[in-house]
Amino acid sequence: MTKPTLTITNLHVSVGDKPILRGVDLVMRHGETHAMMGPNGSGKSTLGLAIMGHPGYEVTEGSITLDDQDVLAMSPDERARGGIFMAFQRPMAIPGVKMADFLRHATTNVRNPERKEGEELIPMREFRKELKGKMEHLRMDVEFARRYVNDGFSGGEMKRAEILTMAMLQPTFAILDETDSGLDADAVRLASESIAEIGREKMGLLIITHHDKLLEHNPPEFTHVMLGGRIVETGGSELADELHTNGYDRIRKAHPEADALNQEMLSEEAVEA
Ligand SMILES: Nc1ncnc2c1ncn2[C@@H]1O[C@H](COP(=O)(O)OP(=O)(O)OP(=O)(O)O)[C@@H](O)[C@H]1O
Repeated sequence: MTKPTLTITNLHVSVGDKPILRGVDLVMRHGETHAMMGPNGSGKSTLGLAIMGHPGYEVTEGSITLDDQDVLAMSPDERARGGIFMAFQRPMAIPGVKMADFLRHATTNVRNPERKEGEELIPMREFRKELKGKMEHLRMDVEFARRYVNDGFSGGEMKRAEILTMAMLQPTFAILDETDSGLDADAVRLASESIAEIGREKMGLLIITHHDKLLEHNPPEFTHVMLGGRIVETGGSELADELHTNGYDRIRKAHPEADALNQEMLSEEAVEA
């Protein structure tokens, strides 16, 4: 059987009338880990948000498919139920909704994509057993599931909540946007270990990161470098190592046009701010 494949072809994305992505091509297969790197403002988060169908990010050209399904024709909810998951840098808080209740709903919806609101959820006993097992595996205190979703969570706790969500939902493809998550080194290491424990080979993983620690337990088979809204280079884990050691000077010099576009987007950002 062929592995589920997420295929992005010539993707152009704008916010308002500002073009950000300018022709991104990327093929990810289930079981692969891809690192997306690149200097600030190059378009990494925009790619994740466009894959998830964020309404502010308009696809003006190109396609995204999950096997033979047209992802761009799906609502964000359908994309999530179809097995695409994104962990955000700053996830939304839902005061009054406990983690366990949120996870029971989300897990039911992913396992039964046809389910309508109000229809039965996964039986409580079965769900509790599974949640407890996953939390023990991730060495998390069960009390955590009684807290309100992201309400007053520290940066590290938000990350833990997202990793637990990922462990429960078992998405086909997961996008982790870690770009400026402000986690300390210990929290990043814990997140890295937890992703490895969930089993990255059971998903297709796209890790957007500036941290080498996050890739420590999850060495990428593919490293992509984004500059000026395009992927300008792709290599293996040695490319991630090179960029962590030497930064982006070599890439900028090798791709002066993309570098100029990147600078332009950043200076527009400064004017808007
Ligand atoms: N909602 C938005 N409104 C206006 N401009 C946006 C919006 N989202 C992204 N941009 C612009 O698009 C460009 C790319 O941003 P994006 O966040 O995708 O980059 P990034 O590579 O993830 O950067 P970083 O590493 O700094 O997180 C930037 O110039 C940014 O200002």
